[in-house]
Parts: sequence; C-alpha cells; structure tokens
Amino acid sequence: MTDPATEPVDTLEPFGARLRRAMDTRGQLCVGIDPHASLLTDWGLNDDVAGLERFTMTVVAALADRTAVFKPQSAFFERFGSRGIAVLERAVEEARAAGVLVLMDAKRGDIGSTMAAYAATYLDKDSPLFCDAVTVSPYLGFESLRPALDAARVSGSGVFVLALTSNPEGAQVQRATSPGGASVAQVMLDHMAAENAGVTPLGSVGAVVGATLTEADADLDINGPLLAPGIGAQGAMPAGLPALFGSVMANVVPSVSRDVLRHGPDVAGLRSAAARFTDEVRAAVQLG
Ligand SMILES: O=C(O)c1cc(=O)[nH]c(=O)n1[C@@H]1O[C@H](COP(=O)(O)O)[C@@H](O)[C@H]1O
Repeated sequence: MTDPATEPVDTLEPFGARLRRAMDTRGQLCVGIDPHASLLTDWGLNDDVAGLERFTMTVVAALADRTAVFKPQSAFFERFGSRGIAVLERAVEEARAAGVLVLMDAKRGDIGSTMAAYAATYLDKDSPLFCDAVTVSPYLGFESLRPALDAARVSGSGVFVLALTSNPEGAQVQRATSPGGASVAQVMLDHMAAENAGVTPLGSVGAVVGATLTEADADLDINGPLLAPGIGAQGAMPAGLPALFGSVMANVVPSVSRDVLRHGPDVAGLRSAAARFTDEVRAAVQLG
C-alpha cells in the first residue's frame, strides 16, 4: 500500500482520503509535538535550539512508524526564531517521509489577502513548510478562510477549523448566538459541512472540538474529521469521547501532547504511552 504522506506531492490524494486510510491502518490518535521549556528541562536538555532539535527528532524517530498524525505546535518552534523554524521544517520533512500525516498547529486567521499568504506557507506544495493540514481560526468570518480552503483543494491538503475549543473561555465567542439564532460554533460547523458535502470517504475540512467539553450541543456531522485535543494533561480521556461525539466517533482524531511527551526521552516510554492512548482510542471508537 502507498504510504499516505509519501506519495509524490503532485499526485496527492485529497487529505480526507489519506487521513481515513491512516486512521484505519495506524489508529486514530494524533500526537502533538509541543516542546515546552519545562519538558526540555525534564528531559535533561537545555532550553535552546539544540535542546529543541534533540527533543523533536527523538519524538519523530520514536513514533513515526506507528502514528497516524503528528501535530507540531508552531509556537514552541517560533520562539527560537529562524533556527527554531528550521527544526520544524526538518521535523515535518522527516515525519512525512516516514508516512505520518503532519497537521501544523498554527491556528492562523486573518483577512483574506493575508490568509492567502498563510495558505501559501502551509498549503502550497512548493513551500518549505508544506504540511498535510493546518489549523485555522474562523473568527474573522468563515469566508476569510477561503484562500486556505482553495489552496488545500489544489494541493490535496486539509484545513482544521476551530469550532468548539477545549479552553473554557472559548464559549464566550463560540457559544454566542448568531443573528440567525444558531450558536456561532454551529454556523461555522454548517459551513464546514457545506465544504465537505458529497465527498467520500471523508471531507478534507475538519473541525476542532475539544475533548474536554461535557457536551457538544451542536451538530458535529460535518462529513469531515474532528480533531479532539485536550486528552491527558487537560483532563479528558478517550473513554469519555463516545458520550461527546456519538455517531461521528469514527471520524474523531483525539490529540494528546504533554501526556505522551512527558515519558521521554526514553524511546520505549514514549512508544508505550502512545500505544496505550492508541488502544484506549480504538476501544472508544468500538464503543461509539
Ligand atoms: O488546535 C488545537 O490543537 C487545540 C485546540 C484546542 O481547542 N485546544 C488545544 O489544547 N489545542 C492544542 O492542543 C495541544 C494540547 O496539548 P496538551 O494539553 O499538552 O495535550 C496544544 O498544542 C494546544 O494548542
């Protein structure tokens, strides 16, 4: 079988199809790569570019043969300036070469013409930071994301749109009532469903829905993937996901960062933590 992330970029299948296959073969877990200063210290590394590089490459090497999706958090690389970005570029390249889909967690959102520049950064196959997908914020209006949605379609990549985030403050904006009477989050979810309409096996426009929520109180059936961060350190566990996601559990990509990363630098520790979460997610999907 072709590796989802290593096909020549010109012939990339749509992201949704590649993600479906990766989830079906590797399990549905996403491992976040968030090189917090405190984690570098706990690993016995300096909080500098060399420490960042050692940390990141250790995680990639330990988990690249078994993980469906890596989600590097761009902020932790950006804080080291251009040399941090160089580490990120290398991590993206190595992960993709090993068959992992890379979702860049950049949470970009801006007016359309600036959004086009972000799209060129992450979703243009000729960019050094080209990834399989990127997180974006729709809170300048869903249509402000159009350049990213268009670029993703051209390159066969994906876009994950913030809907209901895992932080409690998110509700202030996302649960507010829109002029039509639906919640703001539901309006965004409806746009995502429209983008994915009729696509098989899975659309390439995903929603971010925090695993920490007690109830969605929204229609999550968008025919696209649902990234569910907040597993582990923020208190959510895979066993709680079926109650939140119900009939769309098969499309949920639960994401964990610190609660896997804290088991390094021991490679066996990283692998067994990721394997435990992968098994728990598999059991939750079967229940859902
Ligand atoms: O888009 C995200 O990934 C995201 C959305 C959200 O609602 N909540 C959330 O925690 N995240 C990200 O997911 C990661 C969570 O990390 P841990 O709490 O260490 O597992 C961080 O990189 C967050 O920025």
